[in-house]
Amino acid sequence: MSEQTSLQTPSTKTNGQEILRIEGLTKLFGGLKAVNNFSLSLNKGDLNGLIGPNGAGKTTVFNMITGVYVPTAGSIRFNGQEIAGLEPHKINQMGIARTFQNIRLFSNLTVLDNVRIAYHPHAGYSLTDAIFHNARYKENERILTERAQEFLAVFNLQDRQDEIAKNLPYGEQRRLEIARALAAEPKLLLLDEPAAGMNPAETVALMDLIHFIRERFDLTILLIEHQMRVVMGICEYITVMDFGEVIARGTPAEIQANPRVVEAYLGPGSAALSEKFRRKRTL
Ligand SMILES: Nc1ncnc2c1ncn2[C@@H]1O[C@H](COP(=O)(O)OP(=O)(O)OP(=O)(O)O)[C@@H](O)[C@H]1O
Repeated sequence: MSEQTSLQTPSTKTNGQEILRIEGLTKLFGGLKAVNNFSLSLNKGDLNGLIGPNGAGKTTVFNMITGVYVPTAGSIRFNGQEIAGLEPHKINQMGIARTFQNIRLFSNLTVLDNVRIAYHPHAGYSLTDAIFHNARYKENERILTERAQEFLAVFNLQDRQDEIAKNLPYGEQRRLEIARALAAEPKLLLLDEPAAGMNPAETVALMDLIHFIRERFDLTILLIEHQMRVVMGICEYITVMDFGEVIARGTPAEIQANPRVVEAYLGPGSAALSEKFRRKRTL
């Protein structure tokens, strides 16, 4: 496959069902092209990575998929439906959830309440029920608490339910944030630098967790991550951005061997240099 062809949107794989298709996605901030003509195709069950140096445009892509930013141009189809420019809560209801670079929890609430709140849109009572704390309200609250507790057990956080969220170790806060994102029962999960700030043991546990939730919740996952160990260790396919554009796509092995990617991370001329060193070592 020529380089030009490989940088275009990968065509729908014949053995899978496409869940996300992005074409021509562009975002301008004043004169700055933060994202330019970005494309991506994900099939159900994919676990893909989106990488690139700082400022490459990765989070801006996530912000457009989740409705935080309205694209300047382009199309984002989720399960065949155009979602570009829809409100974030609408996109979330349709089945796309995310986590953030900086963990976002209700840090002064308990672990249980953090998940209960995430479940709340599913609570089946009206405002009047809530104001008067009637029987329907109480029954729904009981069910909500039970469901949240079951959910915490899946994430091995059941013993932490009464802890204040900000007092959890960092790795557990990240797990709680992912649990909150999944309470909305998404089909596509976007993880923005989930391993940032984690120690090596927490990072290994996170990699296991990502594999586990993909199976358990039947998810498709797109992951932004700077820790190459995580990206190369768990992603089956990777898209690389630099200066707002896709510069490479491929398997972890293909990406690691791609001179354009090496140059994007290490600067011009570095690919030739690293090839020279590689040859020397093999002589
Ligand atoms: N709201 C905004 N207004 C103006 N410029 C923005 C805005 N958001 C992002 N940018 C700019 O767009 C470019 C892409 O930023 P983005 O955060 O998407 O990069 P990134 O690849 O996620 O970087 P990092 O890995 O450092 O998080 C950067 O130059 C950034 O400064």
